[in-house]
Amino acid sequence: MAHIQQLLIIGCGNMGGAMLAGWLAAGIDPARFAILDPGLERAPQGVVLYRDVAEAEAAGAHDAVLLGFKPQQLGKLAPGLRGLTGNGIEIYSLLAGLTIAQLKTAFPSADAHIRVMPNLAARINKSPIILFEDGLGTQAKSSAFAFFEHLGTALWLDNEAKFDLVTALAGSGPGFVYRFIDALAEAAVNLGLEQVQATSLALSMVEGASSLAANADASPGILADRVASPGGMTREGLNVLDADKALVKLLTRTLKATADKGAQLSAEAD
Ligand SMILES: NC(=O)C1=CN([C@@H]2O[C@H](COP(=O)(O)OP(=O)(O)OC[C@H]3O[C@@H](n4cnc5c(N)ncnc54)[C@H](O)[C@@H]3O)[C@@H](O)[C@H]2O)C=CC1
Ligand SMILES: O=C(O)[C@@H]1CCC=N1
Repeated sequence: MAHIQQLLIIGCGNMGGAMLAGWLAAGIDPARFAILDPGLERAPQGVVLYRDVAEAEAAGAHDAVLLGFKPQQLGKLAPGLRGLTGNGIEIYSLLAGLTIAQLKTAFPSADAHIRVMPNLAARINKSPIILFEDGLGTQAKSSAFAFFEHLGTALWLDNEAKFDLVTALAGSGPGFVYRFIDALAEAAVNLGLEQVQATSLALSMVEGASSLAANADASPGILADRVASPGGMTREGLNVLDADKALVKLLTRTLKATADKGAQLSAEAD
């Protein structure tokens, strides 16, 4: 039987909503989705919205669940969700930091437990989707991969110990890129450009540069050198970023602080 015939999204806020929008934009039948989220006023057309657990249990229509609430809520919510997460159900979790072992403790009867790490670009089908599973058979694994691949580029991680680090890079990453764009614009304003022009130039520059890099025959490091014409302007700027590995050190600290918080969220959930 095909897998993920109906996905029940429990907690459909910023991230769950972006994924749902991405699947619908990819042409997947809205009837394959249902939402359980007391905070949501309406669902996209054709998607069922349950107000409470009892309504979702009565429908009993799903074969997979996507957990899209906050990691800090797992302990409190899990016991009430047991009727939705039993035998025959695959549990997909967006909960940053929370491990497969913790998901298995919270939902012991489910068929399979899968960690999923997307980012908000799922909305435009351009997110990396990192997956780590326990309990899926070969066929279910390839169905799951195809289902998440609609949202961008999926990959199976082979070592769960790396999950917090890939979360920092690929899940939190857009936050860092947006801060970079903002800082670039602010720097240009400090040096004399007008705010609107600085923001618009910073945004269009990053959009073009990242599209070019994504399709280039050379690594970003080599591309940076191609921008820096010998004896020209760009090298002077790169020298500032490269001095004493300033940017690499800053980003190493950034990713470490982010990944460490994943471990903390996990420890606090026990
Ligand atoms: N925002 C992002 O870019 C990313 C978030 N995540 C993960 O996604 C999850 C959600 O994060 P956000 O979407 O940012 O938060 P959010 O606050 O936008 O969404 C959480 C949703 O859960 C709902 N909710 C609260 N209590 C509920 C309950 N009892 N039953 C059902 N739904 C309930 C809220 O109404 C809300 O719509 C987190 O676990 C986070 O780690 C993962 C990757 C990226
Ligand atoms: O900030 C967070 O915890 C979530 C996980 C990755 C992106 N947002």
